[in-house]
Amino acid sequence: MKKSYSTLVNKKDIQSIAIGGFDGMHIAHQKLFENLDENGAIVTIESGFSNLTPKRFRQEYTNLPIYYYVLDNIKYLEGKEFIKLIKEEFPNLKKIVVGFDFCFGKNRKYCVEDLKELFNGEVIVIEEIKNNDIAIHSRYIRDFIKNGDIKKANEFLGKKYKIVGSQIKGQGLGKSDFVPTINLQIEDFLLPKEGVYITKTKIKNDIYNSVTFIGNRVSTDGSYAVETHILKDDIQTTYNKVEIEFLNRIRDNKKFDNFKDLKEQIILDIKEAKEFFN
Ligand SMILES: Cc1cc2nc3c(=O)[nH]c(=O)nc-3n(C[C@H](O)[C@H](O)[C@H](O)COP(=O)(O)O)c2cc1C
Ligand SMILES: Nc1ncnc2c1ncn2[C@@H]1O[C@H](COP(=O)(O)OP(=O)(O)O)[C@@H](O)[C@H]1O
Repeated sequence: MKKSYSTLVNKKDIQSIAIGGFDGMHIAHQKLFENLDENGAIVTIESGFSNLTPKRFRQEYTNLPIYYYVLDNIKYLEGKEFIKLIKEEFPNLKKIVVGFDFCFGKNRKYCVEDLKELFNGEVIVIEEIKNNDIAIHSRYIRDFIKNGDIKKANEFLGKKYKIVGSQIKGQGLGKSDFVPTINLQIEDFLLPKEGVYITKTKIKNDIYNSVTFIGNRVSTDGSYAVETHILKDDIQTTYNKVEIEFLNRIRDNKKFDNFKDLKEQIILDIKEAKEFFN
């Protein structure tokens, strides 16, 4: 992960900013960033609900410094007060880039026209960016992920959807009765719909092809699990940080009456994943 270097850049050097929530750092967000110059920065207004790219992962998706502001602290500001704050923070600001639907301040009553009026610099307003006639917004991407439509989510994100977690102890059944898996504890990230996915798993600097199961282990202990099986290597050690990148969905979660049938299905899932990678 790239270091968050917003603290290393002097705010006095910033001449252009893009403002928004930026959960997802998706295609439309990136289009906004393209309108910033080399002294540009991203101003993120944190609502506390970002679960596509939680705050600590956001810097991975841009070379520009990111500055975070808490929505609760600024949402009561009148338009003039908001601009005053921005000007105080970035005294040499010349340009603000926002999307067509950007609104701010008390009751979100100030929008792009007010911004143009209140800010004595350039305001660039980006028209709605779409993918095949569907607008690109974080909320739609969340819906795709919740419905297991990983391909659509990735298309709108402009990258593979990724979750990051740490390894936890499983039931101890995988290795003996099925296939070995890395069980994961995931915090902050939105989890895709229950089911089996073709994934890539990154551990330290190695990236492995994998299949990942998400859901209640209805055929064994019934508990909720996120577990990934590396297709090639039998990974033995415990890792603090494991990244799962989602590529495609294989099937729904299913209850099997016996371990033999579940194992047969897992072997089929692995075969399908291997074919995908070949
Ligand atoms: C590719 C794959 C597919 C799976 N599919 C299902 C499933 O459809 N239903 C289910 O109850 N458990 C499923 N599981 C989870 C297994 O029940 C789980 O791996 C097993 O209980 C071992 O758990 P452990 O790693 O905690 O020991 C799947 C696991 C893998 C790796
Ligand atoms: N599809 C889009 N087209 C143009 N601008 C957008 C689009 N989506 C978001 N923006 C702009 O990007 C910034 C961040 O918006 P945000 O509300 O965080 O995105 P989203 O709508 O995806 O949740 C705002 O200035 C917003 O107006």
